[in-house]
Amino acid sequence: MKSYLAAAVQMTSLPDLEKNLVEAETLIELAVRQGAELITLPENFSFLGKEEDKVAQADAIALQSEKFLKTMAQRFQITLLGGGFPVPVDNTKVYNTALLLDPNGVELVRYQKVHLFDVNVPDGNTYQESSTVMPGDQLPPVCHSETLGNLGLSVCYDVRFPELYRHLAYKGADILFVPAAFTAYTGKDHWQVLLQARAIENTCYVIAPAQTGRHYAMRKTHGHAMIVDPWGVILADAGDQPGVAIAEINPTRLEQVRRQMPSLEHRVFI
Ligand SMILES: O=C(O)CNC(=O)[C@H](CS)NC(=O)CCC(=O)C(=O)O
Repeated sequence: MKSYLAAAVQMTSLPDLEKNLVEAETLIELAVRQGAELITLPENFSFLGKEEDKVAQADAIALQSEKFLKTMAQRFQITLLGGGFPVPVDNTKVYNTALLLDPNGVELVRYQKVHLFDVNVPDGNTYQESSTVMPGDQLPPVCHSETLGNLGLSVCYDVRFPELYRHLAYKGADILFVPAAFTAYTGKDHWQVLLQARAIENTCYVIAPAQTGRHYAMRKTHGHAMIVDPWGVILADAGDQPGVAIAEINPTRLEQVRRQMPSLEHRVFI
């Protein structure tokens, strides 16, 4: 593993596939120009709209999203995470899928979101992700990269389930991805705390690309795409506007923190 720059992209995705891919390309290019070699896109980067519209367009969204990710990875010679997009299972359900590609555009790993957001948020919004999404039934993968370290996948609401990240740490993860579309209401109190907790308890970097702002009707997300170091320090925070949070991933810092706080070695249960 070497030292390198990673980017967490922050977008305001809309119910418009073409527009979102144009915005994502602009932000990827911005991150590349700043030297990022690992670039991560948030959950719903290619489409954020009503559940029924997402399912109706799922074939096109899945096809275009994969093609886009492959093209971007190759063109810019980057490792690229597509943080979550629908991949059809049948006519009524999709998997909320995260996909990691290498700089040749070759698929490294994929993950189907396991924990679905079926929650009545006290701001009046009701989320019933399971009405259109089939939960994955596999634990998320860790991708072992010689140069970038061991990369562990997850998606959004997963961040509330620490056992998933302990599994990733057990499998050797150095870096945890948490691509998200966190609600504005829950995000203001929970987002940063949860990311810092996952970083500290697993002594891992956390890279969390995010959605921000108003997407349609009542849907507002929290923003604050960020990169957290293994001590829990926030290295970069994209605020509440579209943009990129960029920070150095440094193996020496990772070793130092794991020496100073060897809690992973003191695990008793898992
Ligand atoms: O808002 C939208 O339409 C897009 N959001 C999503 O697609 C997903 C599934 S509904 N959001 C989350 O998982 C939010 C979790 C969260 O916010 C929390 O755990 O508090």
